[in-house]
Amino acid sequence: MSVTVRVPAKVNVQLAVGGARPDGFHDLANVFLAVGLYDEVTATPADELRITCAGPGADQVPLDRTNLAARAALALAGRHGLDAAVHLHIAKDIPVAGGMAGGSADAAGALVACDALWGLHTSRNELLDICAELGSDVPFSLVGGAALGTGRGEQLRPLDVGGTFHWVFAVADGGLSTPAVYREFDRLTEGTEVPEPLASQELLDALAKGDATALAAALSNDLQPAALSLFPSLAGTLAAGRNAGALAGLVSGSGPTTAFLVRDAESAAEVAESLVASGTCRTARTATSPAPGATVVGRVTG
Ligand SMILES: C[C@](O)(CO)[C@H](O)COP(=O)(O)OP(=O)(O)OC[C@H]1O[C@@H](n2ccc(N)nc2=O)[C@H](O)[C@@H]1O
Ligand SMILES: Nc1ncnc2c1ncn2[C@@H]1O[C@H](COP(=O)(O)OP(=O)(O)OP(=O)(O)O)[C@@H](O)[C@H]1O
Repeated sequence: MSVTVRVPAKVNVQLAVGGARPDGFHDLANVFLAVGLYDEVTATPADELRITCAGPGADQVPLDRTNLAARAALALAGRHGLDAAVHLHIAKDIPVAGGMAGGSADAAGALVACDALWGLHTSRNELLDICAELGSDVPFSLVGGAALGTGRGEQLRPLDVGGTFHWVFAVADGGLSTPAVYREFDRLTEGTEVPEPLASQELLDALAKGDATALAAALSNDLQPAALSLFPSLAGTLAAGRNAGALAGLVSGSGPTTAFLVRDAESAAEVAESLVASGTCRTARTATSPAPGATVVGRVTG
């Protein structure tokens, strides 16, 4: 028996960041949108917990118990007094360390796959609690679609999306560490009054209407200056995407992937080609949103 779960990447169409909290995290108004780039996690019974990973960037993914998918399986097994005797295979397509929540996707995928494999029928709320313990982005990887994340991003309110949005993602050469980007945000804002993070009503309306032009005008990421400070060549990538005809571009989450909102599929193909030709990124991917959250896509019995 094995179970395969497909989980989407995310882009933050708004990431409003407040000041550092006593626990080191930052309060956010984090508008998540799931995009149709997916990792797949397959869970198969095994003698002991084992992780394998294939696909672009797989060599940068840890295969020990620090892997977020392994931590998810251990957390679920622990709650039910089980041994996490499972082989988790990750088919990676989400850029690693790219600010698109690839590790979080694998954690949500492993949870759903192990829950089905072990026949646990864990409630949605309990799964969301485990997700929040694993990381701030993990609950959204479970639910997908679009949502406003508050607190450290783990408290979700689903959002309406009234149409399909087209994106191009420029994948950078190298990664950025999320804690390092938040530290750089703290350094850059030191001595200033950081306002309370609030979701933009214009942005929520644009999402609800499926209005790409209005969404393009409202995109914002408070971590962008920090990501640009640590990875200055991203300014060139942003300029190349905008010159190629994108409606708007921004750093995805903590970066270094940059996301470009475009008019339609044809424009996406053109902008992706121009970005690659500009030499300002390693590769470019096109995708649409919204996308569903963690979903069982295969079950093999026997
Ligand atoms: C940048 C985003 O991807 C936007 O969605 C997230 O805020 C990061 O989410 P994540 O990778 O799941 O982050 P976590 O694993 O929860 O935390 C990693 C580290 O990022 C920083 N962190 C994360 C979330 C948050 N609201 N404030 C923070 O300061 C902290 O230094 C934390 O130790
Ligand atoms: N299953 C996993 N897939 C990818 N990276 C993982 C995984 N488990 C642990 N990691 C570690 O986490 C680091 C961040 O990887 P990830 O791809 O999740 O970054 P990210 O997309 O920038 O995350 P986020 O957008 O949630 O901040 C990697 O460098 C890797 O060492």
